[in-house]
Amino acid sequence: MKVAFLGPKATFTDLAVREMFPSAQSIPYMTIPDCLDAVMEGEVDISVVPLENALEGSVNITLDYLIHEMKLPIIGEITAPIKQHLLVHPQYKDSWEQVEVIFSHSHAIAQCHKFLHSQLKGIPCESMTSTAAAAKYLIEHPEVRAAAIANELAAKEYGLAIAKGNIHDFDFNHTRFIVLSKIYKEIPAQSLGSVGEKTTVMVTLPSDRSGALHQVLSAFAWRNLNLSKIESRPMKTGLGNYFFIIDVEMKLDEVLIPGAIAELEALGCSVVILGSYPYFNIEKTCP
Ligand SMILES: O=C(O)C(=O)C[C@]1(C(=O)O)C=C[C@@H](O)C=C1
Repeated sequence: MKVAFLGPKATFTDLAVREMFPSAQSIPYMTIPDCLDAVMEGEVDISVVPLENALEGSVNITLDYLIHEMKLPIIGEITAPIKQHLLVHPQYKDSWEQVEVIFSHSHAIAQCHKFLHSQLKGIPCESMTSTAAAAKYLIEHPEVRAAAIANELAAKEYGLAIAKGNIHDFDFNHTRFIVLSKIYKEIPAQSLGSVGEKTTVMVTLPSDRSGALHQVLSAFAWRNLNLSKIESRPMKTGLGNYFFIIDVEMKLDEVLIPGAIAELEALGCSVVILGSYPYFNIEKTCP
């Protein structure tokens, strides 16, 4: 089985894949859209991409690609703890406070704002395609006096020193990753026990109808369907046009969820099921 992940080696997505698919052949791709193309085009069987971080919110590029560019079913979700460290080339370990630039993934930079503001105030931060891409850049460019925000595995993989550990601003820093596949309907054998099941739907409201969102929510509420997430994203058709992504804490059944969907359609909403899948938690991701 081939699994695409946001690379290079030692990103947080790589760590999630190692936990979830320990015996798969994992293949790094440079960007999230590249990971999604790889599974669409059949280069890989499965793709794992980040969807949401507890401190920074949704990874919009993942959501937008799933909605606007390609229709790929979600077959699973994995939540992993995220520990960010400040890495430097070993030659700068004792002088890390003099770095001139900090590289990382934009989400990782955002997760460490308080640290950066208090300890490295005024030092520019530059966004890279992933945390591990930033770490790799450092070892390949020892002449640049730079730091990377990345994980412990990236420090080991690229031979960097950890100048400051655990620099994320809040202890509870977790990211949810989704598993996408055209060929598997369920997650192929893996060692983790699932925590629960959920169904994700995308709902577009009829335009200009008062109380539409209230009616959508009541279709779930009176059926006692628990919603664990509701988020709006622009439809990209005009200012003020949004759709909603809703997570229902239940596997797709034959009665309740189809009943709610039929009710929404009767209200003039359009509804697409993005997936009904198990979710998993990993407690520890760094060796
Ligand atoms: O850059 C990485 O290491 C990733 O796996 C991406 C990513 C993200 O997109 O949110 C994943 C987890 C962390 O929240 C930071 C970055």
